Amino acid sequence: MKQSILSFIQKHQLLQEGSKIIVGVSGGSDSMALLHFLKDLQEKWSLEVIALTIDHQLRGEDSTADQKFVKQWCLQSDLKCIAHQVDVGEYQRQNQVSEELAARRLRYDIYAAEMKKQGADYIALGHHGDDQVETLFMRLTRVATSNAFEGIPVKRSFANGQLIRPFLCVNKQMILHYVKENEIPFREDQTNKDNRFTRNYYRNEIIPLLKKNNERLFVTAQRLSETLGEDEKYLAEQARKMVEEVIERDTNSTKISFVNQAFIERPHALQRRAYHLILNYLYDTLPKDLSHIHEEKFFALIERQEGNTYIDFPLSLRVENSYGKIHLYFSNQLPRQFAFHLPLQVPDRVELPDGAQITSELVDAKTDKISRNNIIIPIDSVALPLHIRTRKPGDRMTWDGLKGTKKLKDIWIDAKIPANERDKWPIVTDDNDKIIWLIGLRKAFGSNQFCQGREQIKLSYHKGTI
Ligand SMILES: Nc1ncnc2c1ncn2[C@@H]1O[C@H](COP(=O)(O)OP(=O)(O)OP(=O)(O)O)[C@@H](O)[C@H]1O
Repeated sequence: MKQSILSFIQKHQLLQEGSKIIVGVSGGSDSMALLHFLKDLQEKWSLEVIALTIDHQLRGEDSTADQKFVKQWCLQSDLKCIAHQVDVGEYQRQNQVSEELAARRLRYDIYAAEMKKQGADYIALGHHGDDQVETLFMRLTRVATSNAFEGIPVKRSFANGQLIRPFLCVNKQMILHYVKENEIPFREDQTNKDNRFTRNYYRNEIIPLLKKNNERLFVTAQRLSETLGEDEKYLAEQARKMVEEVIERDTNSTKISFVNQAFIERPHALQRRAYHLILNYLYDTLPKDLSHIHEEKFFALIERQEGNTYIDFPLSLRVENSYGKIHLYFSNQLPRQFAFHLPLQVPDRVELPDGAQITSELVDAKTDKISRNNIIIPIDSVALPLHIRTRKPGDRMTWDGLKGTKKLKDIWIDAKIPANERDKWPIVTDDNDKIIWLIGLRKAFGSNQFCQGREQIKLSYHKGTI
């Protein structure tokens, strides 16, 4: 066993000679074996080995006794031992998480803090090949993304150094043999037999059945984890490049847009990863109710090249397909961001938030050509002052020749205006909130209503430069 671990350490470059290494020790067979193994290597590799044991205070006297036992063994073995206690129950109450997750977070926080405090290069944990098998099979039944099968990593960056797991190349049986051979004492965690915990159920009921077919399942699982890990690393990098090439971000990073075609012409493997990268970018923390159904809806939506449709994701994240372009933005932030309401006197010059300007003046002769960007309003047909505002729910307007009124939303749809632009669109109303001009698209008054000698208001729209 010693030799296979040394080869594994070499293959993955897990340890440098002359380094400082903290070992997480629960008192169980795996971490006691790991501590013993590294202590044995100490002199030859000029290592400084430190044991770190954390009492989760979950099994009453038992867990306190585990810690005492580790401290005692370290004392006898001339090893430095750091002991901590954490209050898992209190953390659970404050953060509303499971006992397992609370214990893990607290443990890893201590690992990180001690790594920094001791100036250690590594934290080593006793996970082994059977843990890897269990993890892979547990994920197989629950997770539908391929990166889940990377399994438990052999090595990863952690705090100011690296987290390593040198025992992933051996199984429990080999560890128990090593422990016996070297007369290493250990404590048995009684909860390991309790099949109400999912991991224990897999360990005690499922995996033994699979092992009947392949005694060396732990080797297969470790290889699978490593090769999939390499594949995933490559694909993740390609997806990151794809995202950089395809998407546009707005300046304050709350909106992402891309052209459907540019996205869907990439391989599906990258599209799926790009989708997850985009969500990670937009959400501070991924919402719990985000599911594979959203993913399916997203991919159905981006296939459409026509029309203007959207789907809402959790926390008001809107995914909008607008005539061949996708926009992702938080719809609850839009009104605050874009809405405005400004009075317009006559004469006046008003600047809009996007830098566009509207001027108003009194005219009594047809001075220049009437275009999309100006309007003549008979003064006695409106209530003054005028207003310029963004849309409100249910806005409607009418014009010469139209029977009844038409929803502004339908005018925008007919003109193929993307929904997110409609929130910024300037609308001129009179003092009774009658819509006079949906700028650039519809006017309530036609130019034939101009009447020489009668007072008229001329409004002109000058596009912004922003
Ligand atoms: N209370 C603890 N204090 C410090 N490190 C811990 C503690 N509990 C677990 N670890 C570390 O995390 C590794 C994996 O823990 P896990 O609970 O999955 O396995 P375990 O069956 O408890 O392992 P062991 O046989 O060492 O007890 C352990 O081998 C050990 O390195």
